[in-house]
Amino acid sequence: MASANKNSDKQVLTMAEVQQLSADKDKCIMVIDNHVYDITKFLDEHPGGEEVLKEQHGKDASNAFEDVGHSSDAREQMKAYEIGELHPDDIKKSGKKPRSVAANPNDSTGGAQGDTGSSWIKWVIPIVIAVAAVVLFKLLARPGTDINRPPTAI
Ligand code: HEM
Repeated sequence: MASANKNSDKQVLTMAEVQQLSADKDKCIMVIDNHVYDITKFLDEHPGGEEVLKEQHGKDASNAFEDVGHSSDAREQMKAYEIGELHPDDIKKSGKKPRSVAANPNDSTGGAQGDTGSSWIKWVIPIVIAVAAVVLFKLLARPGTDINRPPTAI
């Protein structure tokens, strides 16, 4: 825990460089969400055991990490072991962006490309609800249904 890397030490590493670093079998280095982690010192502490981590040595463990559904505590903890970010060329190959590569504030070419992925859901859901409401109303308002019958005098 004590030897956590500071942000200033972070480097941009290609996947090939990650694999070179991983030649040292005593270490445990992996990529998660386009960030490179050296979690050698965390092996003993990992609540999920060290074997699962060793299996990911030198690999992109993003899917394995997400599959477990790690808590926000775990995500906070892992920051201490980050040694760098994946090189943009390798990020393109995996089709993902690092969490911290946010829109450049000086870049006026349109910042929020990061969350366009599922933004259509935001407007499709209200439209589906509106269409369903109209269909339901039409069905209920059909001649012969109660809603259409004038109130009968007693
Ligand atoms: C730096 C990376 C990682 C950190 C800091 C981390 C941390 C943690 C923590 C704190 C937990 C306890 C449960 C929770 O709070 O979510 C946990 C559980 C676990 N982790 Fe990790 N983990 C890391 C990477 C991984 C990877 C790459 C894998 C899979 C290959 C993995 C597999 C598991 C498993 C199987 C459990 C046990 C889940 C359970 O018993 O319900 N972890 N991890």
